[in-house]
Amino acid sequence: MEISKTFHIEAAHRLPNVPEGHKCARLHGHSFRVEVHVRGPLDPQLGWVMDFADIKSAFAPLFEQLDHRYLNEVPGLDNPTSENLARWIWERLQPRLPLLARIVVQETCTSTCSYGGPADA
Ligand SMILES: Nc1nc2c(c(=O)[nH]1)N=C([C@H](O)[C@H](O)COP(=O)(O)OP(=O)(O)OP(=O)(O)O)CN2
Ligand SMILES: [Zn+2]
Repeated sequence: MEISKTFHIEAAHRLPNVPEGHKCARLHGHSFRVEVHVRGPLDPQLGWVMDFADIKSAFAPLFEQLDHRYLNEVPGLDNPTSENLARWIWERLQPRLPLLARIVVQETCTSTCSYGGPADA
């Protein structure tokens, strides 16, 4: 069974490698929506895959590094596209959350990246 927890991150970025004149080369901000998906067996006694609060605790150090930040200054995020942000989150979260199944980064209402780990690269 799969569950997910959603986080809202306010952050600024610019994309340094886009072609000249691309609007995303300019500094701008987003209200990022990040979904952390966890997949595993249902515990018959507790009636859950894992406590939503434990997903929140695992994500908290990453939230602190991302929220209200200029993402380009975060180590490992010099080109903070949705794709790179999803992978950055996965690499740091998976060791603490072995049941991690997917990271979804929604940059705008209409633009989303969904990443299921290295096999999904
Ligand atoms: N594959 C990707 N393409 C783009 C990314 C990205 O991370 N991955 N990022 C951007 C920019 O950050 C931009 O801020 C968001 O792009 P876009 O969806 O084009 O934004 P709009 O709000 O202008 O979208 P509309 O739906 O056209 O209004 C660009 N591309
Ligand atoms: Zn952007």
